[in-house]
Amino acid sequence: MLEDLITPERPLALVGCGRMGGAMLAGWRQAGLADRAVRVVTRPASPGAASAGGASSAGDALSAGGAGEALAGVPVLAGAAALAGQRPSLVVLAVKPQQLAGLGPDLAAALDARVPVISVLAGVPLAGLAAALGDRPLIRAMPNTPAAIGRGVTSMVANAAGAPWLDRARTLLGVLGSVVVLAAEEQMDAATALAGSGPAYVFHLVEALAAAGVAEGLPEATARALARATVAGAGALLDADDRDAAALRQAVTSPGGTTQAGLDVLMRPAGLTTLMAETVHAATARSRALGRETAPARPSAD
Ligand SMILES: NC(=O)C1=CN([C@@H]2O[C@H](COP(=O)(O)OP(=O)(O)OC[C@H]3O[C@@H](n4cnc5c(N)ncnc54)[C@H](O)[C@@H]3O)[C@@H](O)[C@H]2O)C=CC1
Ligand SMILES: O=C(O)[C@@H]1CCC=N1
Repeated sequence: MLEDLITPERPLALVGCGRMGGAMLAGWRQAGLADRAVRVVTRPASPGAASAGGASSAGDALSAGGAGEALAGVPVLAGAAALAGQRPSLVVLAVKPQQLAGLGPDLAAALDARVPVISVLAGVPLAGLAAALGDRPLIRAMPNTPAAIGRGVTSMVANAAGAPWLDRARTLLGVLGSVVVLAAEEQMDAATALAGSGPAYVFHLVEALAAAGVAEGLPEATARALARATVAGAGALLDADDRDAAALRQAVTSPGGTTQAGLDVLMRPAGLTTLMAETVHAATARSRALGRETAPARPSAD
């Protein structure tokens, strides 16, 4: 139960509330998490800006990419240092990978070493998180944006100190959809490429379907509406029907019919399977590169 894990006295701290953090917060709130059991941590107030003082209320303190006014009422702290004294039960870190180095020292100093941090940063390994945040229970997680409606999927893996927290992380992240515990951290880059980025591939499929419909003579608005409803409906059917994707595809495909003619193109040797393999390969490689690019500098030999 979420209420056993997070209370107003031992709140959930969400550090970074942009597109992914905002989606997660929306999912938790939809599941009944009380606003007062959350602290959203935004960037530190810039010099000269009105002092944020203690916890204020959300609004345009949240990034333009976040859920903005929809989250009004959630206590907001400006800067990770403001978490000192807030006694979070756990922290979810959802800033950009490149922003970790800047906030790491403030966050580490503000938190008791026993407080676990769940990071959703693409590419940043557990070792990099430990270097930035100190030795503590750490969980590296990769959610996706359907979390906003409780329909996401999150992969996760923990360091040794974080392993006892995996069940509680499953409770927290399970509210946002399904959860997969990976057998090894090495799998996280591929999980990121497939499922973290995956919604974007599907949304692009909608764009491509609509454009193809326009090319075949449909008015743009009609093509967009048809493409959107088709992908949403196919996703809902996939969810509601136990058959696997291949069986559902075959159920659409009449021998000698229109679908077969289309699939003959899509499934040709250099078709979608090849393109998707290249797509996920590129995203996996980028996840690995992000890990290298954001690694703390090694001390020089001299
Ligand atoms: N967007 C997505 O679909 C997914 C993103 N992720 C990961 O989530 C993380 C965030 O990505 P997005 O939400 O897309 O980026 P974003 O740019 O929308 O959100 C980042 C947020 O962090 C805030 N921030 C920056 N510095 C801060 C600081 N020092 N203290 C507190 N807040 C600070 C920014 O103001 C912004 O609101 C990334 O590490 C990304 O790899 C993971 C899965 C999916
Ligand atoms: O594009 C990105 O790097 C992030 C990670 C997965 C989805 N969005």
